[in-house]
Amino acid sequence: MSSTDGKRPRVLLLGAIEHAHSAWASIGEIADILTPKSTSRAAFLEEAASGAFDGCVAAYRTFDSFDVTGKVDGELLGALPRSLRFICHNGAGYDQVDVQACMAHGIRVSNTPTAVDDATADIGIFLLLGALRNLAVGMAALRAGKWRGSPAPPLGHDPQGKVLGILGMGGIGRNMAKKALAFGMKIRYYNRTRLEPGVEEELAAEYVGFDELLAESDVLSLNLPLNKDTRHIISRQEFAKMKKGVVIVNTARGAVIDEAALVEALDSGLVSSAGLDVYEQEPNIHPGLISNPRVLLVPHMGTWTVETETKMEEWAISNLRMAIEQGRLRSIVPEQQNM
Ligand SMILES: O=C(O)C(=O)CO
Repeated sequence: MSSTDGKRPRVLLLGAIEHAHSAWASIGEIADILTPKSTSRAAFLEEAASGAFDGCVAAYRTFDSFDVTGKVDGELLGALPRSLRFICHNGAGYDQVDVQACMAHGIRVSNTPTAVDDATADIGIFLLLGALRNLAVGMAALRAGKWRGSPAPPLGHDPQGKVLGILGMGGIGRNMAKKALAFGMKIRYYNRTRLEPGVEEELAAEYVGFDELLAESDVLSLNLPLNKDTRHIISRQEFAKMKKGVVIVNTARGAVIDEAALVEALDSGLVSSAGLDVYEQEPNIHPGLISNPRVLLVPHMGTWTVETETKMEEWAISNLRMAIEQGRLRSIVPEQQNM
């Protein structure tokens, strides 16, 4: 999408490039890069309305740019220039971007699928094992100078032979299944669409109904995107259908679980332990999770590795490059497949 008036195309950088510096430098060779001065949403809206970003055809955005711009919604899009045609999000989950509002403005959105799969599933397995083994209890006691603590943490459980229920069988869910198989777990899953028979066979994954998944899982792993249909997909009535002593693992988005309901289920002993990487109101965490030693907490570090963060940036930049040069995206979000 090179400019027709002979000027170089303009792109907007929302957030920072931390790793893929040479890929980003190559964008500088084909486009002028604009960066906002604002540090709050109100200031950003004003800056955009003043025409500071006029002519931009595409924006690259990071998860952390939310701290400045807030959600990419109708209000924000209304302030951005009408020339904007593409938003290239760095991340697999794109719940910070209102895709419907983007469609109403004729803007196409991309994310970074597959780049995150290994690292996110790795942290999922870490949380699964850590929660099964009550590691958070022992680790906190040790740091407090009390060795294993008194009383010692309850004995944990082995993953071998346990049922891992995977809710959401996209790239991360499938990766998690593959890794959990190596620990001898039995894989059940629920997903809007069933996997191809060959893939099911390869993962030894049994497709079950949603309620069956809740009722039969020893460990329930949340691996689905957050959207209006999945917000609080696990709440009080779903916890009530689970096995007593179930372990919950969430590396997806905090709000797929009703956090207050999770705290109640932990307090009542219905949920024996949980391993969490994501929270409803990041960076604020429900006090009932912080104070519960049976919850293994990680501060949204699912993709926090040099290799994966680099891969994600490179992927998002490749979308931006394609948007500038070809007027299309490498990985448009599923809702816009036909746009
Ligand atoms: O890719 C994502 O959506 C993430 O949350 C990265 O941790």
